[in-house]
Amino acid sequence: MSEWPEGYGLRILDEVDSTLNEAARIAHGLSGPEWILAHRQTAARGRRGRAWVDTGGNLAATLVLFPKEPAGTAALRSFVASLALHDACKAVGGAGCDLTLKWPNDVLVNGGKLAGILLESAGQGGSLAHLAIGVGVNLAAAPEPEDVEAAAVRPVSLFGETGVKVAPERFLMHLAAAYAGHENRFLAHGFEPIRTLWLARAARLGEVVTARTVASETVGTFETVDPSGNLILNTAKGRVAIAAADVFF
Ligand SMILES: O=C(O)CCCC[C@@H]1SC[C@@H]2NC(=O)N[C@@H]21
Repeated sequence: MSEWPEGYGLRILDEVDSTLNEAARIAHGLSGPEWILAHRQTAARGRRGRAWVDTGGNLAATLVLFPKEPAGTAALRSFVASLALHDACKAVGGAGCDLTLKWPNDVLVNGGKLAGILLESAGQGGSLAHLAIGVGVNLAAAPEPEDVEAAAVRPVSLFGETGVKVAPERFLMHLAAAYAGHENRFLAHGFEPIRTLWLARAARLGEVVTARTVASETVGTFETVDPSGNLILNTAKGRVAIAAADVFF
């Protein structure tokens, strides 16, 4: 069993609107990194303004950090967090659990979406007052397919895919320990080792994917993730770097 990492605080709430909102409310009073776990969120949100369906029994948590790097570098922690999620899911789900990472930071199990990450921050002029990494993992149950976008990867749960039952607190022990390890790697050696580990776990690397934003759609072969975290696609018009999009397979 993983040990709680030194230097990280923890608060556990029965119910909150969103652990990301709670992070914004309490960040100014914190003196170091803090995990916030909620058993129920009444207004959980996902990427790109979508709602995040909170069915209960799942992990809903936010890590508040105080990065010293410029905002763009600090945001690479979405990859740090997705690696940590991958490790925690592997530790809990066992060897039969086929885990991959979908750019920018979803965790897939057996090809279905198990977990998502949403980064939010506060600060001015390119430096951050705090960074909040919101993490949702479908431990017990996944939303119904009709509750997510039609073309989205099908949502799955850890229990549904592996039969493993794990309480959010126990899962967070694994996640917090894994996160601390990858955070130390990121602080000591920068993004490169994180990028290498992430690519080794990437879904659909070398395959044709579609990256969609509200304004555009790019189809190309998923070549790599560059040192800035961009998705690199080889398209009919050449190599394209994409900073933000939804990827469809
Ligand atoms: O769209 C995604 O894939 C990201 C989902 C992030 C959900 C988590 S649950 C804990 C935290 N609080 C929120 O309101 N959202 C994040």
